[in-house]
Amino acid sequence: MTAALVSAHGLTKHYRVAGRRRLTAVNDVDLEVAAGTVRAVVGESGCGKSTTGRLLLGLETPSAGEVRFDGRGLAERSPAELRALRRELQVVFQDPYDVLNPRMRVDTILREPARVHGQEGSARSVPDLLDLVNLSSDFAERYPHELSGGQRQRIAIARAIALNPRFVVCDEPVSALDVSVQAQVVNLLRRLQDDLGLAYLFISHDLALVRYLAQDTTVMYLGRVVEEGPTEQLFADPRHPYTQLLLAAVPRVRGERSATSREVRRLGELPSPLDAPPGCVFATRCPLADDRCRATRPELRDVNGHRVACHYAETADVAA
Ligand SMILES: Nc1ncnc2c1ncn2[C@@H]1O[C@H](COP(=O)(O)OP(=O)(O)OP(=O)(O)O)[C@@H](O)[C@H]1O
Repeated sequence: MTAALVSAHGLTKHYRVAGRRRLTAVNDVDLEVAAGTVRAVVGESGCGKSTTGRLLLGLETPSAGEVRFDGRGLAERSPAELRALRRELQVVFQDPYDVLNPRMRVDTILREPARVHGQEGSARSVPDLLDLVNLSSDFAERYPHELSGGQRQRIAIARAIALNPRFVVCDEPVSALDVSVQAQVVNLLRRLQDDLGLAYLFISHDLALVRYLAQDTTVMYLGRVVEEGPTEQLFADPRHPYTQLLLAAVPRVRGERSATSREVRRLGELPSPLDAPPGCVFATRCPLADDRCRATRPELRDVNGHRVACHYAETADVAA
């Protein structure tokens, strides 16, 4: 067993929303990312993936539970320690336009993290960074609007690795890109992960991608973990009805996106996180749900080599 680089324990995040109601975006989540490995987080839009990512990065404070890095809680660290830790924790978002200042040349963009952290001496050089993301050195002179979507995402990735981080949250890093360049950027992320020994939390709707990149996978639904384990195991033998339906929706033809979640959507609307069902969170849409599921929430437990939160995990088979 590799020691966890980043871990969450009982991680919970509430937001106050209109009418002073409490929305629970992330609910009692446990997860670990081992050093140098990739953990995917999958699930429909709104199930709490991005909030989990922000909590792990310390960009938001948990309402309950904690995040540890190198075995030490973020909350136990002094402001100076947290500032130093920021260098180790980076993020790549879906839309690089949001993070690349349009008035800065690539050269300035790539030097920015070192300047902000006072790390000019130890950061990777601009030519080195461009080389790592397979762009020639003349890209240093360009502005973001002079780049294609794929090139912009390469620059955002280069910026994320400028200070030699150990953990990168990749939040839907290729879903805004043309299908034709997605594979190149995914291969780049995979190569960097391998060459630089990075650990990723890889947030994605694309299960084919997850299977290619991630050693471990966490399936979330309405803020909770419903299934979790080694990716190969979980994909070969999904035990939660929700995971079974998600996997049944994986496009069978490369590049075909329209099938995504068709099976799941057929089940009707995702309930609002403002009124999550009292028993199993998936009960309102699950073909197997009965009174027990509606009344009693199933805990995560070991089933066939991974962890599943379903009363009927041993026999569930809804996607056949
Ligand atoms: N700052 C906030 N204030 C209020 N509600 C929020 C806030 N951030 C997230 N939420 C809500 O929390 C829930 C989880 O959102 P989150 O963005 O984490 O989901 P997600 O799975 O990443 O979805 P997506 O794939 O659409 O980004 C959603 O219902 C969302 O509306």
